[in-house]
Amino acid sequence: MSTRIAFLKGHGTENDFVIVPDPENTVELPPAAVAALCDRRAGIGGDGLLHVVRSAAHPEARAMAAEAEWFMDYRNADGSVAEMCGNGVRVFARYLQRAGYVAEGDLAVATRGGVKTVHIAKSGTGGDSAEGDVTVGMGRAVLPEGDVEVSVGERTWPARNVNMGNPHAVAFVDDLADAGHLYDAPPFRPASAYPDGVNVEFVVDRAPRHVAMRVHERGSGETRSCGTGACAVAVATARRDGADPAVTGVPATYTVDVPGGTLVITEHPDGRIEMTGPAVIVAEGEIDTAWLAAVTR
Ligand SMILES: N[C@@H](CCC[C@H](N)C(=O)O)C(=O)O
Repeated sequence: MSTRIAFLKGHGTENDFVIVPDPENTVELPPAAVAALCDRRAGIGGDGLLHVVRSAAHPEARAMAAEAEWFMDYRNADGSVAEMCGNGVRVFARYLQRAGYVAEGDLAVATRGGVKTVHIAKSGTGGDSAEGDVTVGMGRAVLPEGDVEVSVGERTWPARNVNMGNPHAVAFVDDLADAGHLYDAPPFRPASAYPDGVNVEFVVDRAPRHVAMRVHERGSGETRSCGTGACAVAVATARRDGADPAVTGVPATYTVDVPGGTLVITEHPDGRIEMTGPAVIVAEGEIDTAWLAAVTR
């Protein structure tokens, strides 16, 4: 007999996600099921999947339950897990708001990258797909020492290694088109810099404190936005510009254009990084479990 699992679809600057609400963690989502759901032709389609679970009900989040009621069990489109997703956590918060679990204002969300603070701005229009921005406290960036290079085809660029809970390589290029089609994950060197793979950002300047980027995401391919990637880009650009808030004592705010929109990133003198951008729910429906069982068999 076929039963149904509720899902929603949402995006943040066109980084799009299948959302599976499962407060008590009863839905089995092996990697093949996630990949089938994220498939853009044979499934629902998404850059990743947001499994919405109460922290107390998930073994990876139980220790965070006192701080954050909800756990973002984030999966990439290929079914792999990731520590953190900056666009995803905004969309996750928007779902909680729409479902009536939280109101506008502040909440905490548990992720594999630790507890993140989220602020849902008052919506301009209200309603189910609540417009308005969501701000996330993304934690602090770690910048491992050592030279890194990334390549696309015959071209190679030096890159900055930035860890936002998940790994990033940020390369400044002359033109975003230089990165070509980005069908495949850009090779990087040395292998030891990213033992678990990497998200690669290509960046150009637009104006002072205003950049544009493209990204190839680990586990998802080229996407139209990456929130952790935009933070990594803002930090790498600030260091390149000699604007380290820890040194200057002044917050550094960067506008980061991505193919799917714009994110605003502020790094504070104590290292805290805040990211603000939209989060939209666009649809909801039901997954046929007979189909899911068949495609994951
Ligand atoms: N799109 C996300 C990042 C998702 C995880 C990433 N692909 C990884 O494997 O680290 C974002 O908005 O941050």
